[in-house]
Amino acid sequence: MAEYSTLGSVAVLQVNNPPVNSFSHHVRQALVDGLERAQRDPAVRSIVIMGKGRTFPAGADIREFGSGAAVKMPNLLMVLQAVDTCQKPVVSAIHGTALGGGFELALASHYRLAVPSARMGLPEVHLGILPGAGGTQRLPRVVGVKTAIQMITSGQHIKAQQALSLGIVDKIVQGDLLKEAVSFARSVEGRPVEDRRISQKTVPEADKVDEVVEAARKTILRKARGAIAPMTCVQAIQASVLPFEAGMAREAELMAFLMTSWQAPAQQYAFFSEREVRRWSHPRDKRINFKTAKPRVVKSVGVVGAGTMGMGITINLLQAGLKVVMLEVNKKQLDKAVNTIKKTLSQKSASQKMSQLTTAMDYSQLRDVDIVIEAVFENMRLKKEVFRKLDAVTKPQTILASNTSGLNIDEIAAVTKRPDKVVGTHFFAPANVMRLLENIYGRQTSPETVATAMQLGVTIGKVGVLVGNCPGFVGNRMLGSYTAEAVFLLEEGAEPQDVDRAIEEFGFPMGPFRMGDLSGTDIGWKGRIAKGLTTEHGPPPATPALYRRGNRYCPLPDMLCMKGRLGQKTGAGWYRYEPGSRTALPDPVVLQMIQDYRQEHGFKKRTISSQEIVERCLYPLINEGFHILDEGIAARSLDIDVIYLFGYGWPRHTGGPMYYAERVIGLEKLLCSLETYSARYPDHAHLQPSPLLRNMVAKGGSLAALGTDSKL
Ligand SMILES: CCCCCCCC/C=C\C/C=C/C(=O)SCCNC(=O)CCNC(=O)[C@H](O)C(C)(C)COP(=O)(O)OP(=O)(O)OC[C@H]1O[C@@H](n2cnc3c(N)ncnc32)[C@H](O)[C@@H]1OP(=O)(O)O
Repeated sequence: MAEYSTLGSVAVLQVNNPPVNSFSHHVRQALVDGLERAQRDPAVRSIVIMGKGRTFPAGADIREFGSGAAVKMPNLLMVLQAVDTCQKPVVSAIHGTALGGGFELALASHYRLAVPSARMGLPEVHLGILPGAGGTQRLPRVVGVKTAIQMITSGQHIKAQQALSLGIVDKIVQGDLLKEAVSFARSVEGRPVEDRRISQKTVPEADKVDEVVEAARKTILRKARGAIAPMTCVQAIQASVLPFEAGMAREAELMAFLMTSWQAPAQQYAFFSEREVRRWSHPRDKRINFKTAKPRVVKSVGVVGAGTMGMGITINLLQAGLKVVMLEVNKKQLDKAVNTIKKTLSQKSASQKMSQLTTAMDYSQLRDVDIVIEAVFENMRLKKEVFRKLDAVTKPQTILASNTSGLNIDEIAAVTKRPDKVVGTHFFAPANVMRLLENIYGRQTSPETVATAMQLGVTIGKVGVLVGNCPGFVGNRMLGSYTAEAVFLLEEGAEPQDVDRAIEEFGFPMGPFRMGDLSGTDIGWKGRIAKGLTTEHGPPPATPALYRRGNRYCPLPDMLCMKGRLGQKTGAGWYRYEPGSRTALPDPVVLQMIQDYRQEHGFKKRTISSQEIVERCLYPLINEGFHILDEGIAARSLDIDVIYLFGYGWPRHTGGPMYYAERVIGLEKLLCSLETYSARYPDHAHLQPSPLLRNMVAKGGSLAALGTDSKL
């Protein structure tokens, strides 16, 4: 609702709809009623609109989208029209975050005040829509088309000070916002409101709009990676040169197009899923859930290993204000890491944050920390050795976490006397940038340990997802099917750049081969050597070239590594790289290697369509997701989606792999395609449809209903 009160001649409308004061239907109704009341009352000479509690309205109520409630009268457009055309001056007084419809309300007001900490922006693009309550028409009239395009297509929030410099807010006020706003409102009483209406202004440099749009188009399309909202926002902004009503009509038309597209619900699902993962639970052990399990307080963290991961994790922890003891037995590596950490931390706070860092070469220095995150090389023997030492030196309550990307947490826990305090915390590189934290419970991990790992994720600004223990956990296990099929495609005729192009056109930032070169082709190779699938010199003795343990196997990635082509770091991998450049260039040497291989093993080269490449790579990945759900490794399909959205670059406008499977491809079609492909390639195990998928198609039912995410 919006609470109505008067302070002398000023009517104050305070939106009260926790947690973020979104414009649910009852709020819109209350605002329209309040404005009418203020207009009618001759004693009222000005109006202040603000938010109660933590924020100015943060936008439309996203939960109303798709239910029809968003368009129930009065809709947001009518509220803003009432504000704009009000005969008495309307002042928006902003604190917290004025976002989306909230910011549009402020733009429809005649004056805007903000506290210094306020932020504002139009993030609708992240929800697959556009600022459809006049945002695409009013903002360019204030800041110009170029800045409006930048703000609206990025969805970025700006700070009050920047809003002041851009002419968006009229004044930054210190102290009590209500008092300041009321005093400001009194000062403008009686002044004409006509020339304060942004809707009646014209766009600056209107004649250059087409030029500006043309200049922005290429970058926007590249960044959009298949999302339709960004360019549609631009089309709406382009219409701001028209008379206001005509521009609004164009905005409404484009908004309707986006609202009814398949991408908008996918992105709104992604928005809520990102928040829903905070309500985690173990699918079977009722003690392990966010409601009842209590975390331990973590003030200090030990990090073992100062390689790329250990360093990134340390930066992340320091940035969050935690004390860190970083242990590295190699002095040179330790010094190098400290230098990099210093450089990476922002200038402003570097010295304060660095004072929280202690370096160590001796395990005993970890004795007092609350949790240790092991980030040594991905090798079970080495990890066990580290955990034995940690178990011996740390206080009994210390939680021991492993940043393994797929090794068995139970096996690691078994070398300690505290398996209940062992947990997996799988960070993604670069660890100080990537938002995902995949937390893994073992058979004996206690509720308190799980809760502590999940809470640590919150403290350091991660999106934490809780999963069970299996080789590769959720993310890398699903990725295994994807990369396996990608190399099978090379056998049949595709070239690395064909596969990468198709996957990038689908919306991934990088295809599997460019990604392999970036992370290092030897990572997977060492893993396969450790598993005995290959050796540094080729297949293990008496092993057929194309099979391992009865499963089809493609040795091309091993052959690449045996040539010393370990990716960007060696200047050559699946592609070649000019010195100092990261641009992947197709390499005749690799293409010849693949061609020779095809010939040697009797593969006949054929042309493979982009559609087949996408289906062959992504459908097995999704299929693995069904196995994972079936086994209870992920509690809900949204957990898998969030892992892929935040850790693997899965395009957000498709909602994530499981959402995409169900709502975009359709489970029946997915099953049918997998059946077709598995009939063609009977020895590609990951193409065999999962029993859960078969069952769901046979019996009906939705993925959401499998877990607890049914409210989405
Ligand atoms: C066909 C033509 C139709 C024409 C008629 C329609 C006319 C015009 C219609 C629309 C135009 C305007 C559109 C919009 O405004 S879309 C919304 C734009 N706003 C946003 O995208 C903001 C989203 N929220 C955030 O970014 C953050 O929540 C935050 C910065 C506001 C606060 O962050 P934080 O403190 O970290 O809190 P949480 O993110 O955890 O959020 C808390 C809680 O609140 C829920 N929530 C947040 N925002 C919304 C919202 N806009 N609607 C509904 N619910 C929201 C969030 O889900 C959390 O819930 P919880 O998990 O249950 O705690």
